[in-house]
Amino acid sequence: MLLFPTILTAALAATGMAAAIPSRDDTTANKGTASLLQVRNPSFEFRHGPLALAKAYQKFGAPMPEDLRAAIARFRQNQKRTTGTIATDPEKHDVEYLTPISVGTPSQDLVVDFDTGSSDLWVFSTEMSTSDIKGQTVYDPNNSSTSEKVQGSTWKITYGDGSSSSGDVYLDTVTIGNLTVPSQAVEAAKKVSSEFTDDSHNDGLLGLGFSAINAVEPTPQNTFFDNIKGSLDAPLFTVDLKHGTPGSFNFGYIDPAAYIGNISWTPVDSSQGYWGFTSPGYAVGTGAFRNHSISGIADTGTTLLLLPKSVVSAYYKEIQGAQYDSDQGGYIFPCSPTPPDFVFGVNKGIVTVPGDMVSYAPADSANQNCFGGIQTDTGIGFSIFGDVALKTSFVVFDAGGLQLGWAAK
Ligand SMILES: CNCc1ccc(Oc2cccnc2)o1
Repeated sequence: MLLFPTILTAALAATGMAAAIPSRDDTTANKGTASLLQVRNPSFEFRHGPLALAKAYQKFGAPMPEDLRAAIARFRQNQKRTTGTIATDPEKHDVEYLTPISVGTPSQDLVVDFDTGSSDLWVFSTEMSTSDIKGQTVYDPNNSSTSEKVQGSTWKITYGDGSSSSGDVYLDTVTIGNLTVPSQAVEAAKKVSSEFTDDSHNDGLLGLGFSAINAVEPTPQNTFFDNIKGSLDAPLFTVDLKHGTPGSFNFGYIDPAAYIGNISWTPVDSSQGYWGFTSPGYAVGTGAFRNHSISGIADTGTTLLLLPKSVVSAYYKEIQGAQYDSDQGGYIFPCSPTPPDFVFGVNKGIVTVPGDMVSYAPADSANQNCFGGIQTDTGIGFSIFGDVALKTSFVVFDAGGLQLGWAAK
């Protein structure tokens, strides 16, 4: 009676139950019969209903009904998962990192600032006054057969450094590496502040913050990451910025070759639309760790590491000759000797900003004093773990687990 148990097994398997065919010696009924003991199969992973049904049809070579075949095709299509990677290049002094994107059909290639501290993809465009353009590549929606104006929509943004931009909105295809969002909101600039005009290699920003703070009115738009994340192997991206050399943004996977040791995970507070987290404290050089909650955001679009005044003054107190220079609006210190490392906690782990990365840039022509890469977060309302902090680490921005992972590299 091989067929009987097999069919029943297949049917039960489809429901997540497995039938145990008892061995000869534990049948309870009379000779020649068998009682099937049903046990739940602990290793049975839930399978999509149509898939399980299709399995039974396939098992017996029965032709699959059209509706079932179509359901399987749709399911498999959605199962398609992908990953992506793109190189990102530092500008002088690592002031920002520029990353190539392609917009429109035929593709228009621009380089933009991937900014985890904001959530708008905006680009220099043909809608700007030429006096606001100094060397940037501009997006021309009229030169893209796939652009569609989002009628009535506009945007305006002011960033933490006081720079600003505004304009209107198109939907168009956007490709980063091998990842394409066919209908991505591309915010075309009509006006930009002088900081952007003077930032001649930067053609715009690509926000990697949470879409809740997208600035498009009346209908906020999704970020590129929010649009692509459902197609990724995992809903995450990783940031691997480096000092003075190309790094990378990876989408959908964690590259084990990109970091050393363990990843320290910490929960993200996305309530303000940022990748917010709280560091448990800090240390200066080889000094003792000081418990001191520091709440801030991981922000690739901010150059420096901006921390509470008490922490910053405790750090610079350890550097002979360090002082706050009101002319420059920040702490400066003798470029030599190398200042002490700055260490901050991430959950039970630590991140070390090497002393030679704390010296951000010469503060005077004689290169005697250096402008600090660590400055205060006064007036912002939270700390900003910008490029000075991020470039020391391999950082995972995990939207699935709503957590940040920091690892040494
Ligand atoms: C350098 N100023 C122009 C500029 C480049 C990137 C941004 O945008 C910012 C600034 C501060 C924080 N996050 C994003 O402004």
